[in-house]
Amino acid sequence: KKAPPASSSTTTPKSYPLIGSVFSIAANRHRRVQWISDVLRNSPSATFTLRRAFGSRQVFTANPAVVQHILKTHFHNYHKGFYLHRALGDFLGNGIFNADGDTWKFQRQVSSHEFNTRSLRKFVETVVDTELSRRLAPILSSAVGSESTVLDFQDLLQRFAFDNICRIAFGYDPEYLLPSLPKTSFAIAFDDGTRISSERFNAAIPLFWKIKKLLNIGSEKRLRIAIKEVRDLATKITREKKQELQQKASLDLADLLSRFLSSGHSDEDFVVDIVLSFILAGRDTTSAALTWFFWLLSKHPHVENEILNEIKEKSEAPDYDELKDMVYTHAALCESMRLYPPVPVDTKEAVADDVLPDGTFVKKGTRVAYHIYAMGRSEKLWGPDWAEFRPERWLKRVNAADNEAGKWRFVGMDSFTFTAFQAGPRICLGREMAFLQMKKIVAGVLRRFRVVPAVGKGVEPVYIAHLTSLMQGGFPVRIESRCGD
Ligand code: HEM
Repeated sequence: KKAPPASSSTTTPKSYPLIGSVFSIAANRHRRVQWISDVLRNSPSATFTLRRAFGSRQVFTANPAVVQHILKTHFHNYHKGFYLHRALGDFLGNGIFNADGDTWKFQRQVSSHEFNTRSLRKFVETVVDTELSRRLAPILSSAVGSESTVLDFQDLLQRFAFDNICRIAFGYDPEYLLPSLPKTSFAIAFDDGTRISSERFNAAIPLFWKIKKLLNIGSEKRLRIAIKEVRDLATKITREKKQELQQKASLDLADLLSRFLSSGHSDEDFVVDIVLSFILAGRDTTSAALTWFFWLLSKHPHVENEILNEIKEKSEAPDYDELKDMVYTHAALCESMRLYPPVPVDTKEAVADDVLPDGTFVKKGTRVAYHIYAMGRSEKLWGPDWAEFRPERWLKRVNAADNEAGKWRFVGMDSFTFTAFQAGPRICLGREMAFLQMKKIVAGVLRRFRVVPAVGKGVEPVYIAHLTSLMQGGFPVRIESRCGD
């Protein structure tokens, strides 16, 4: 059978003098991620250069050799850079997400202690456990059996993650996941800050937002208000924490804010920058991953059953070690993030001229992005069944000679091919924490409840992305009890 002709939207976009591919960028602005992914699928080395207005260029890649080059072997040449700093700087300042060089290294070093085994154990067995048993489970319980109660599961997961990460970042509980589903102004302002900053970064013509900023109108006015709201609260908490630390005889470094304040950094703005970056990192990532995960489970009962079997082998409130041992669930989460990555695209900027392993020339100052979404959907990387949700591709049965014969063993994929958590020296710091939190939620929810999508038959949710991905319009579900199964 002849392959269908590639439509104009899947080939390298047309470019014109001065304005570059502005028309194609504008035409695909609502499906940016999917569009670039299609173009990459049709480019021979899985790398192509998008021409933006006024001579600006951006390289996209889904090629693991190129990813290894920018994230590891030539790490020194690929920074966060000017474009990202300009777009996110007003909101995030010099926090780890927006920092390079020594200030990045310092933040990475100090915060890495927050992710040691002792802290992670405490996090999952107390912070996550409490949020689950006292907040999420009661909300789900009260929706059981009611045909008329439709919950937005995405919203609940976002609220869960927001409470959790605020506790980790500055020991503060915003109480966002309450039965009344409050309109917490800090959370809403944080959302505005993230969304408008990311729109700046992806703008076809950045001049427009700069003019709006200058005139303090429209989205830029909203951004200014959101930033003030977020930073005012973070500064207030920082001051209180400072006082608390001064009064305490022994230091309990229970959160990142305490850690940084105790490391001798008392510059309020800088400490606030750090905390805000962490909230951004931990807020919408795990909730995005779980939203798509529960959607996929609803369509793949055999995977749900395998996970249930694994959960039933563990205690009712699985501890750190039991969670680590949930290999099938781990594989299913990886498989879900392969198809629906929480961060779909990640961009660096070249410090000096360079040539990528596939021969693409990169001029100093050019943005180079590895396309996580495209990589997860590449036939070259995952084989002809790439579109199937199949956790088993991450697993092997332990062979008969072993005393654990018949059990699953997780087989990881190299981090330049499965890039959901980035790779190299800046690989996600919260990776392990994220898996523990997600497995704890999966175990807690599935053991007691069935999450049933309340969408019409054949309706596929739409994947959209700001800095992190979202299910467009939320994830409406009904909740059924599993008791008696
Ligand atoms: C499923 C969940 C998660 C995914 C898929 C994920 C993915 C990523 C990705 C792609 C990056 C690179 C971003 C960039 O450099 O622009 C990153 C960085 C980072 N992540 Fe995560 N993340 C997750 C959860 C978390 C959590 C829960 C935390 C913290 C509690 C966290 C903390 C960080 C930090 C601090 C960085 C910056 C590391 C650095 O620049 O050195 N992440 N993550």
